Amino acid sequence: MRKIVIAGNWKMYKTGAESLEFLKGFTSSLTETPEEREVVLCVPFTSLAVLSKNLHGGRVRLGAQNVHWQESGAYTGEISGPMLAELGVRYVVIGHSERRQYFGETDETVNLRLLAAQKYGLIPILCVGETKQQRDAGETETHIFSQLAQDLVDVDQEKLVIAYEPIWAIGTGDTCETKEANRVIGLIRSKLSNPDVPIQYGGSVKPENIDEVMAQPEIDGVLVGGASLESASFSRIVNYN
Ligand SMILES: O=C(CO)COP(=O)(O)O
Repeated sequence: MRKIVIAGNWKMYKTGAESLEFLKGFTSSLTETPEEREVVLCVPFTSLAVLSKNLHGGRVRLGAQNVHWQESGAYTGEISGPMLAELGVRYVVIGHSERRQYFGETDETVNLRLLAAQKYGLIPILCVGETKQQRDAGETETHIFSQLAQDLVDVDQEKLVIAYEPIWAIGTGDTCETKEANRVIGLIRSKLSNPDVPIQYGGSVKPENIDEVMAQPEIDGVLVGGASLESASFSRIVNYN
């Protein structure tokens, strides 16, 4: 049985105080959430520190949005696996398209970060996906297969989540057709040595489309940006039908 992982990616939103405010509203809604659904909040580093002290062993798992491959060192602005593990962080988003686009993340550094995450007991959420230009040129599959081949070298597929995030569907309101997302995710699965790796869909997921997304047989969860910032909308998403 593949695990269901519903994760919010807060990106660079919310101060510590705002994160606590969110948590107040959100935790009460989790009482209805089926046990087998893993609920993760991937938040800014400062909010990790605040939330880790306030979860009190509840349902919410913490996730970071980046991790460096060294244990420590002169890497200004980076964060290491042991620093995250100390806060009880369980997941880490790696290779998000915004990191690849704005911060020079390459498949080589994505691979190093995946290996480091696993070394320190964190479960990586590896993001892959194509641009609009690649999709229009019929290069969706070759691009994603190339990302997977490079990113997953020596990675343990027993401790991994993958998120398929078509870049053109991120923050645009332009959701990928659910059947098409299901098809691409099936193709991703065909390239894995472990068919039980949970594969999420990400890109303009919201309360209005979550039921349809999760009804697709290949889709094992979602990685949610904008709609995870409000406790009411993220609650509706984790409690999908
Ligand atoms: O990038 C995303 C999650 O990582 C998706 O963002 P949106 O849900 O805001 O489109």
